[in-house]
Amino acid sequence: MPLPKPQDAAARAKANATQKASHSEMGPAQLLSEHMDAAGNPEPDPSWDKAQKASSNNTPFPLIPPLHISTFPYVPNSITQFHSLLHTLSLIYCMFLSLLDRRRDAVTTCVQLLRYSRDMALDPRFYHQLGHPGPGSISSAASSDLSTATGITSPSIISTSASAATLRSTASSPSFRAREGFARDGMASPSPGGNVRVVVRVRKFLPREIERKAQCLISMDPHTQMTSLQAPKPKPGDVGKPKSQARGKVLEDKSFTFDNSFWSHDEEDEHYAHQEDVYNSLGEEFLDHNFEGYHTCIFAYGQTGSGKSYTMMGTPERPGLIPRTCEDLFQRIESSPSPDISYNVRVSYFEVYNEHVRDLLVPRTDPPHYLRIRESPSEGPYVKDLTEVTARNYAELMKFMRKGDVSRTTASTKMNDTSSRSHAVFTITLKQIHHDLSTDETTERTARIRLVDLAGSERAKSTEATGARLREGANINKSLTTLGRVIAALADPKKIRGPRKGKELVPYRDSILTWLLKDSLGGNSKTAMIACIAPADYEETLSTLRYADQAKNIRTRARVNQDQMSAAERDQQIAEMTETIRTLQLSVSQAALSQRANEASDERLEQYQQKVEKMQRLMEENNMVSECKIRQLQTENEALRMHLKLAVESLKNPIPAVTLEPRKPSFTSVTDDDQPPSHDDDPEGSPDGSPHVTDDESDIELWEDDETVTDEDHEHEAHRMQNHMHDLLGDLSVFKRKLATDHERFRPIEEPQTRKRRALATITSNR
Ligand SMILES: Nc1ncnc2c1ncn2[C@@H]1O[C@H](COP(=O)(O)OP(=O)(O)OP(=O)(O)O)[C@@H](O)[C@H]1O
Repeated sequence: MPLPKPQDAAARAKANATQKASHSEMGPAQLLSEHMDAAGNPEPDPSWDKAQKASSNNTPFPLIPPLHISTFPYVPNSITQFHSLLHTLSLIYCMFLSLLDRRRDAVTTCVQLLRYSRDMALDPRFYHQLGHPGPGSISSAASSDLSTATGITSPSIISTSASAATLRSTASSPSFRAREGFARDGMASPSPGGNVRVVVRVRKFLPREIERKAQCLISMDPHTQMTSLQAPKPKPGDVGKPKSQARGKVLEDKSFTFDNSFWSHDEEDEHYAHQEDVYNSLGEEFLDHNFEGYHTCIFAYGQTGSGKSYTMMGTPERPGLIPRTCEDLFQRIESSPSPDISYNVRVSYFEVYNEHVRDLLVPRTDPPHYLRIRESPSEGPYVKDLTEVTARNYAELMKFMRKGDVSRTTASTKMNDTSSRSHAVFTITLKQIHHDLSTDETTERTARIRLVDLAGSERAKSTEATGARLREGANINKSLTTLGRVIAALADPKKIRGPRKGKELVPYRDSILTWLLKDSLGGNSKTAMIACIAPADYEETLSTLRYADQAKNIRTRARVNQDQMSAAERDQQIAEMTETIRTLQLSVSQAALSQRANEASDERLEQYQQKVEKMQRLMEENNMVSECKIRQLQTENEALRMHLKLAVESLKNPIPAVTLEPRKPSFTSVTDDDQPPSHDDDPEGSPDGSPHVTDDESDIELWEDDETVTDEDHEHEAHRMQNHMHDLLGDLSVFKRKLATDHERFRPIEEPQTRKRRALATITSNR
């Protein structure tokens, strides 16, 4: 049975709330009297004292007393009255200072007075005191537009988001603290070296443990924050043996003291540590550090199924440390009273799976896209090309967190239905930019909030993993073993530096996880470890508690990450940036010009190519026509050659003239001769009206004609044909010449065509 805890966070929260409530329930008169001394004079305001001290140290903060409503002789009952009062006051003050010839101071002070009036007018506590609903809804609309455009959130004009209010938090107004930090001396607080904060949380029994009637081996003392681990009862087989020798191993009770021991085993117990309690005692303080400008890291460590993801992420109904930090962060930003500070929140989320880094804010790819790790001299190891997005409000931040969660590699094992198979690192970068009007100085603070949900150590025997699960488990164990060695080395100051000067003995580089967490584990960071333990696993729990106990000795060297810039430096930086932008613009426009020129020449080249193609087609067509003509001419030429040859041969060997004997008329002919045929006897006659000629008659005529063809006629005919041939050969040579000219003209355009035409010319010349 656990012992009661003295510092019950819930009780503290309750006390705070009661105090706040009692204050808000006071009437104006009560508030007034609260700030009066016995004589009825206004009590000195401690915050004003602080401001006075700050002003004497030449701080950037206002030199005028804060105008608390209760310090006035009467309480205005409307905003208009309050505004007019402040305006009148500022004017009087301005006139007074002008009289003293301090015009510049007067203007500055008036500006600050008016800003105070605006701050107070926008401060919900002020409206609460006046019983007025306040202008939240109006300003939020305007501010969301502004912040959407810039990604920078100016708190004084942003109303608290409704979703944020759903989670309980006892966070005090950290923006005031942050402002004090800025105000202290214009610089952040000195950087205290600090030990890693170690807390332990034990979870409740899971159904499988209830089923096997597991025994709770953990007890916690809330007074001393001690966690005790009892040795398990001996198994039936071990009865008779001493308790310490059960199963052949030395099992004994162990006790460790931590910064906090969270008892989350039995919800009925009055000391049960809820998610809220864990956040209130750890997360809230770490967020304070972030607003002060420190890098922080909280990581959950423990065996598989011990409650790491539950503590870090939680469930929608019971949000864990990460969503609560996100919620509180924006609540603080949105309720920050100073208009001089602008905030910028960026987020990244990655996992280390099987010794590879994967961006969780980009969709999964197949094959997976792994990122590389680089190291910068100022920032240490970092993930190259990791997505980092700006979150303008709590809802956006949660959207990114859920997106990454969905993308994270989980699987079901025997020990945990949704076992994380990777180490997940959720990083928020908070930038605060404070501009002081009076000194015209800009101060920039950057804090990195690293929230790490490690994969759990596991025994293959317990998880009964095989295949991919087994390989994952081996990689998880390997990186956790390296983490253990890093913790051991860091916890032992002698080991941090080796015998040889400067030689680092901390094995950060032995795993991706420790390499990436180098700064958080032993460098510029305030770090906390949440050791999650299961209530019934002696060996695993003992190992976790030993690691945690060792981690207590690690000292980190956290420092405020702040840059201060005077107006002159800022102007110089702006001038340099302007010059860089100008150079970049110039090179961009030159690149655009050359790109345009390239495009134009590409276009011209394309047109030229089109022209060439067109000409090629034309040439091919012409070739085809020419070939056709040549073939025709060749045929004709051949025919003429043959004709000529025959004609010449016939001239050379003329056929001797044949003397024809007049044929004797036949019997029938004689009778017919005597009586020439009458045309009248043939009534039909020939169609053209010519007289009928008998075969015998035509024969006689033919032979008579042959007799009339003389040698002279043959000569004449041969001459005529020779002339015709000459003409044809003349035409052929003209055509050849024309082809040759074409060939010369088109030779440079297309080589294959040239070759074709050359072949063609050869053919024609051969002919
Ligand atoms: N404090 C708690 N209260 C109630 N339930 C819890 C608590 N801690 C853990 N659980 C439950 O225990 C189970 C295992 O927890 P969780 O998944 O967080 O383990 P884990 O350490 O992240 O495991 P792994 O390393 O395998 O990812 C879950 O069902 C979770 O809801």
